[in-house]
Amino acid sequence: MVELGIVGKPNVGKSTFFAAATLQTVEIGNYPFTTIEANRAIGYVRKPCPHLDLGKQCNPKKSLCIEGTRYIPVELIDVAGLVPEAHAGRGLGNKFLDDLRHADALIHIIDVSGSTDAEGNPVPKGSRDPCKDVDFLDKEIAYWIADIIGRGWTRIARRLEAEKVKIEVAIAERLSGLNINDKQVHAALSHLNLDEKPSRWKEEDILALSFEIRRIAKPMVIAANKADITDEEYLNKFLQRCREKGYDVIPISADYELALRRAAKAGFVDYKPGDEDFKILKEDELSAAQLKALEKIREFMHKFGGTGVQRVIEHTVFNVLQMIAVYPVEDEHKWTDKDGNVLPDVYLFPLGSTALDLAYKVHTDLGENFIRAVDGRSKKILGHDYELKDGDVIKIIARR
Ligand SMILES: Nc1nc2c(ncn2[C@@H]2O[C@H](COP(=O)(O)OP(=O)(O)OP(=O)(O)O)[C@@H](O)[C@H]2O)c(=O)[nH]1
Repeated sequence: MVELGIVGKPNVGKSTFFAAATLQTVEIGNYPFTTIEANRAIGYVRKPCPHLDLGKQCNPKKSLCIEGTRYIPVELIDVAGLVPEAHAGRGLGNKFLDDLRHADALIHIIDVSGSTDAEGNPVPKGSRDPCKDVDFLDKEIAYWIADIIGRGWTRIARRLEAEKVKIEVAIAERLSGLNINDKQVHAALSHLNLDEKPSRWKEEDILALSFEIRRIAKPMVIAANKADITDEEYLNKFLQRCREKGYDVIPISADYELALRRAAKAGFVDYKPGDEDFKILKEDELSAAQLKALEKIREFMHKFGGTGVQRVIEHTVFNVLQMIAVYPVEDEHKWTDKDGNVLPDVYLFPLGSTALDLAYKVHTDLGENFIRAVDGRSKKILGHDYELKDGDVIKIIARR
């Protein structure tokens, strides 16, 4: 499953975001669609369900379909314990490292209203420049990576040169605890112009490489939280500065999303995560203050096209990680499994994955004994190297 790390300094709204994104407003069969552990829970991303093309209702097993929209689970990890200078031993512990290792990407929650200082203590609104918080996380992780790569570097690099070991392989090995591979290190190296002899790299070279590795291996999206209490001009300036620095940034209100999901769960409003608006269902059971609060939320949603929480998750999965949704079936005509369930499964894959990758994901046996695949729409035969497309319905044929 795709795993997203929710990070940020204390008091910016991490827990609120996490609670909002993983609070389910609908029952989801027997699948544990809720909290897995204290800091891990399931959220989801949406796609139009292919059952619309088939004209027959689907029976999803580990995802959900509401009115033609498929909700595909992704795992969210609430990563706590980040404070400035954490890499120097003040905060980043094994727990953080473990969470970071699992994360395919990071959602960095920022208090854009500027009402929390560097350590997360409350300060008057607007007195903390939120841009500083963006840089701080980037630096913390890069310094952490640089520390791992740089330990005893010159001696190790000389040995690698003598033994003609590929540098990206050696660095990836050092970073295997963070689940960073040689392809990612290679990509980072290709963006920099470092001395061809790694033994001549200076501390700043290793740091530059570490920033690049973080950008590639642990991409980060900025969630500009508390946008609901932020002055518009201040917010726009922040968004612009982030974008100038090359960050993806989305304004959100985790508070509003949580309020709406709770109201939906209690049956007061008709709201599905990601909707740009909601409908009040039991107006006479709500107080004047509650109705006023809902109208404030609606105003925000009209301005920003929703609360932003679902958008930030989907942007991370679909645009940054470039994931596509693929539906394996056993019957390419009826799009069913062996029990007759229509489109029961859906998997997220990085763009560029192949039919063989799908086979292995369904079952190792299917991968090892792969013969060919069949496109459920065109019924065309596909080879092992067929590049999967978003929304593909695929049957895998394997030796028995
Ligand atoms: N106005 C506003 N307040 C928010 C929003 N999200 C969170 N808050 C408030 O910010 C405070 C901190 O929120 P938390 O979710 O506890 O923050 P956290 O980052 O998890 O904090 P730690 O648990 O200390 O790491 C709470 O008072 C929230 O109600 C938001 O979108 N808008």
